[in-house]
Amino acid sequence: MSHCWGYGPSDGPDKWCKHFPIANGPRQSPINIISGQASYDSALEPLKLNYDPSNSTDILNNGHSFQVGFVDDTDSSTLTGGPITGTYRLKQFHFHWGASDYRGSEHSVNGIKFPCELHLVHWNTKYLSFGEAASHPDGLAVVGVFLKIGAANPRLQKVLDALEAIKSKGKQTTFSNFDPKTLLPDSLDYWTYNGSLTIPPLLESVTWIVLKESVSVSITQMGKFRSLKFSGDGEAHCCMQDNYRPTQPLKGRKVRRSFK
Ligand SMILES: NS(=O)(=O)c1ccc(C(=O)N2CCN(Cc3ccccc3)C2)cc1
Ligand SMILES: [Zn+2]
Repeated sequence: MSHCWGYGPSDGPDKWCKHFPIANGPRQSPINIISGQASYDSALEPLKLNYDPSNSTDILNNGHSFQVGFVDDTDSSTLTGGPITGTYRLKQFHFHWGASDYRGSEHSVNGIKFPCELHLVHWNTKYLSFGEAASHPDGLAVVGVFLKIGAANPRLQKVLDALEAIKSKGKQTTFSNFDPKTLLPDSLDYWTYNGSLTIPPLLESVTWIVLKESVSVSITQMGKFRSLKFSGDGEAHCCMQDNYRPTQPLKGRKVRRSFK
């Protein structure tokens, strides 16, 4: 799993433009969401998330986060409604988090960062695969969920317990029968805007759907995220933390909200 990019001083987000010039493009993510400037759009539909737990396959430390993968060869785990048209299939979910509880999310709200952010990645079935969809402006849809320090979240525990087996880069283990819908808050109210992948190749193909309501995570549970390594076995230990991209310029984009 080789990457020419990372989150360190020599290969971090401010260096990504060297290999990925789109880093300075017109629709980059994440952004700071200024709630007072997000306009209510009554045409925005409710989100419809229909996931089949039997589609979850594995959990992988990919060297920049960890992700839970899903079988995406049928329409059994999909996102429809919301700001998107058509059907998008769930490919994976992953997180971004900080070294401290005061940073770690990719999006921020009125300048406020959260300690962690969950991303559920979906691709548009009008294209043949994630890879093809990722190169089209309407190819991907990512649902973002903020995690806020509070009571321990029992719904995170199965994911966090699995991290013991994937501490270092490249480690992977089976992860079956998991419904990511259990990770979502009660309200599916959202902000939405046109953006990009927040990791290289930073493709500008993502419809972002950021939920207004957060879910809880305890300080102890945050410690589990930070127990992962960016590094592989036999490499100098490098704790996996601060794996978030700073917010990017809006460049005239509008942020809409689904709620009054
Ligand atoms: N933080 S985020 O939500 O923006 C996000 C992060 C990672 C991914 C993801 O699954 N990949 C990013 C690129 N990668 C490799 C790839 C594959 C095909 C084409 C192009 C590139 C896969 C999607 C969304
Ligand atoms: Zn992400």
